[in-house]
Amino acid sequence: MTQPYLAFDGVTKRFGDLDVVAQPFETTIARNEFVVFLGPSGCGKTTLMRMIGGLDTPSTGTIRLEGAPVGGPDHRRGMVFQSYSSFPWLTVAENVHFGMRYRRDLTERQKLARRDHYLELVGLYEFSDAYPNKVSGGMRQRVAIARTLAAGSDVMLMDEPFGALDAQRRERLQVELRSIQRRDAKTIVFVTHDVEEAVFLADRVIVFSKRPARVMADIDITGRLGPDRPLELRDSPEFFRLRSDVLKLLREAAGDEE
Ligand SMILES: Nc1ncnc2c1ncn2[C@@H]1O[C@H](COP(=O)(O)OP(=O)(O)OP(=O)(O)O)[C@@H](O)[C@H]1O
Repeated sequence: MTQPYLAFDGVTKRFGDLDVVAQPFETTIARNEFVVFLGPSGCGKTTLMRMIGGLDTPSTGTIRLEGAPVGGPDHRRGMVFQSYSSFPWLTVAENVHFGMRYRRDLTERQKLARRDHYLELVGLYEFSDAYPNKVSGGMRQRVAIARTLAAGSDVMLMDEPFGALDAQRRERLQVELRSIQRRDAKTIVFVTHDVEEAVFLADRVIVFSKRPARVMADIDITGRLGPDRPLELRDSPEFFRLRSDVLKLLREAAGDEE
């Protein structure tokens, strides 16, 4: 593995009497790696993501980005969280545009082109002038996806971002996200409950146990599937094998749930 980019050093998390991550979580994520967190519902995946994003702090241990402990949210980490949504006083298009405010490398014209490209990709182009409180929750989630992709932060934290999308759009966004990550050298941490999505997108899948979360498996997907993910790959025997291996691990992880 290349030099650690994002590092978890003895991270635990406790809310009052509730241990969410009890066994110190230790792992490193390389620059330009796509890591997917899979695990039973309520095991602590969102909590880990919030801590990477600086929305919450570990009870013990440290999360480091390029060697420095992460502080509050900043523009290097783009987030698509259920709880981290759009600005109600800006239109859908303005929300996406606002995500690019730190991109000094882009001209205004390039920003507008990116804004429209990502609005089209998530199927919200016709809703450009609507205000977020006038569109559905699922659409607001898509605003957050478009904003994060347009912003193009170095690290993207995505907590079940495609959950509310129809199958076709979900597939299109999966292909696009994987190609953005490869082309623009992004580091992505992604949570999903969908094993097929996890295997298709990830370089590595980390399977967590039920709460308190501990690592049950850390699976090298790129070692078996390679880095390129054309849609046809989903029909390959290796993809099926990998999907069924991961599914088995996930069942074992959830199996001893009360
Ligand atoms: N701020 C908080 N205060 C108290 N308990 C919390 C807080 N945030 C999360 N929890 C609890 O921590 C546990 C882990 O929650 P978390 O949302 O991280 O799980 P998850 O793996 O993301 O679940 P899901 O897959 O269902 O989204 C849950 O039992 C949740 O109720």
